[in-house]
Amino acid sequence: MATETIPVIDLGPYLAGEPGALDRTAKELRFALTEIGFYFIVNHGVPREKIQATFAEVKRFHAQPVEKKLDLKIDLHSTGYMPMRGNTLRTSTVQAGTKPNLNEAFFVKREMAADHPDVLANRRFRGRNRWPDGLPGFRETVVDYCNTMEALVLKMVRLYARALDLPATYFDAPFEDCQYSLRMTHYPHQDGPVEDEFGLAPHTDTSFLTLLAPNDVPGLSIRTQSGKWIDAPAIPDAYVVNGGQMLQRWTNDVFLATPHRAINRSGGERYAIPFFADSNIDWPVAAVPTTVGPDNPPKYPTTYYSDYMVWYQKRNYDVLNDANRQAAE
Ligand SMILES: O=C(O)CCC(=O)C(=O)O
Ligand SMILES: [Fe+2]
Repeated sequence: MATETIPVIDLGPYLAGEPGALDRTAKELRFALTEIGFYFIVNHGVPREKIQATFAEVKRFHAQPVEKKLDLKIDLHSTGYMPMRGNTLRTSTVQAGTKPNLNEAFFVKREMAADHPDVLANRRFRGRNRWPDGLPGFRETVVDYCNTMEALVLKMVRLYARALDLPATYFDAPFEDCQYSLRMTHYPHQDGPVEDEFGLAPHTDTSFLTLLAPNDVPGLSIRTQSGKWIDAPAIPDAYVVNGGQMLQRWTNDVFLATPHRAINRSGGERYAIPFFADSNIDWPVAAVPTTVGPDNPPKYPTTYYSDYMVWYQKRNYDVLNDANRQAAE
């Protein structure tokens, strides 16, 4: 039977370049991603102050009046502000017909120069971030956090390569100018018995990997392979990491995309800052060679990030659908 415990992986030795650590750590990673689809990382090298500073800015952002936040309403690039109850997870294979999610979130992607060809072409998911005015320091802190996360992802993909019995540098090229999104979420406290109203309804992520910063306020639960929901324990300074639908496509379902959900019953506010990382927007995502064979044909057609996200968002983002409708009118 698969494990019911989220493993803790110590990245210290690998990040320090200790001999043998890459393969040793990759083995632990393979266990985590085949057995439960979630793991913690400790000694990841991200300074606690950077995480705290980012949480503080997210809190400051959401403390603004809603009209101010709506000035930055989420656009077709999926950057900007998504108001409370702005989405329902209709693609969820986990739970059907849930109420809209009780959270509000602000999304940014990689900072793009005004004269970047993708920006000039108004290429979807390659737009410029919109930033709040009147919050000095917000942008610098958030951009710095994204840069730190990206650097960590680039180190971690070598572990993914080895965990799949591939050369360590296998994912280096696909993750050049990788596509990412930082979601800065506010969950108000929820009282009472919750039937089908969640802070964030059961879902799997779309990402290759998601890095969820250590959170002082609990609220995340995951569904193990046995179908049981377990609360993610709070481990000081540990990131929670999981795989999503793109990881399943890359690995022909060898690695899991585990359902999870969030409910804030803490009595106070809860914030979360998941960083969703994917390969380069142009990379054809197909099962890596070690996950296919004569008895193991690819389960998915080659997938492109943009096509996939367009489909996904049409299904899930009510606000965006309003924007779509308006654009179409
Ligand atoms: O709030 C959390 O802890 C989890 C957030 C999450 O799963 C998501 O944003 O996809
Ligand atoms: Fe998630």
